[in-house]
Amino acid sequence: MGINLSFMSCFHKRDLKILITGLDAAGKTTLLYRLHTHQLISTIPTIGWNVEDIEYRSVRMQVIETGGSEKLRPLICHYWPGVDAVIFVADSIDKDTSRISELKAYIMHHNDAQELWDKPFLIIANKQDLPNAMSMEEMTTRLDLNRLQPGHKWYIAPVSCVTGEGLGAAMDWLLITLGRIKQSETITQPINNAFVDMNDTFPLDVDDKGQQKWRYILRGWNRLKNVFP
Ligand SMILES: Nc1nc2c(ncn2[C@@H]2O[C@H](COP(=O)(O)OP(=O)(O)OP(=O)(O)O)[C@@H](O)[C@H]2O)c(=O)[nH]1
Ligand SMILES: [Mg+2]
Repeated sequence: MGINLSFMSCFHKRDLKILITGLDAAGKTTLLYRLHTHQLISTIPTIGWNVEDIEYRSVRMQVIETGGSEKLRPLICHYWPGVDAVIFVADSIDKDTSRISELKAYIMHHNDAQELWDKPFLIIANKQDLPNAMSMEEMTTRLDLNRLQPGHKWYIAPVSCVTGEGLGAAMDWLLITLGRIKQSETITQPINNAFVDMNDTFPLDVDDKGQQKWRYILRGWNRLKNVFP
């Protein structure tokens, strides 16, 4: 019986599958690799997707991040099956009306998807380190977030993926909402410094070709692992 119970708990504690998406240049890849490496990396526009295994507060997640270019966005529905939650990365300084409309339509497209009807939506209001970043109130109104279906629990979090500030609180909301951690744990066990510390970052203009090359090799390896688990 004991063996059976622990066998069942393997299923209960299965890894989460999280989808990170949004428009181009919002900071999705920066977010994925900050969660994965706890560091700021230099990025190039994503062609296709990136996938990494991430552990946060002892919860293991497979995190898939998709390129946000206009050409790639129609493919997003292929990533929906089996997803436990969606993280939208929004650029808080991109105030252009047509870009806001594009993002709103993109979020509403997910809102209407059968596969996602009861999944939590975390909206990361990214680039809050920059002056003139929109407030949560302005973004909520302009993105019409109050129109999301009642099935979706949602939260908009002020974050800087450059400094890591706000990221811990945003991830805590997601894991509490998914029932993987308790609110009390977030108080008694403070988050890893990597999510709030500015010292583990390097300047954005550093173009470390060597590091980039290794990242591609690792990325290729991770994709292979995904195809042949
Ligand atoms: N100031 C600031 N810049 C950021 C932040 N997050 C990302 N960036 C920068 O925004 C740019 C785009 O970041 P990416 O992570 O490549 O964006 P993406 O959403 O993956 O873009 P695509 O792959 O084209 O869909 C890069 O220059 C990042 O360094 C942030 O919190 N603050
Ligand atoms: Mg990217």
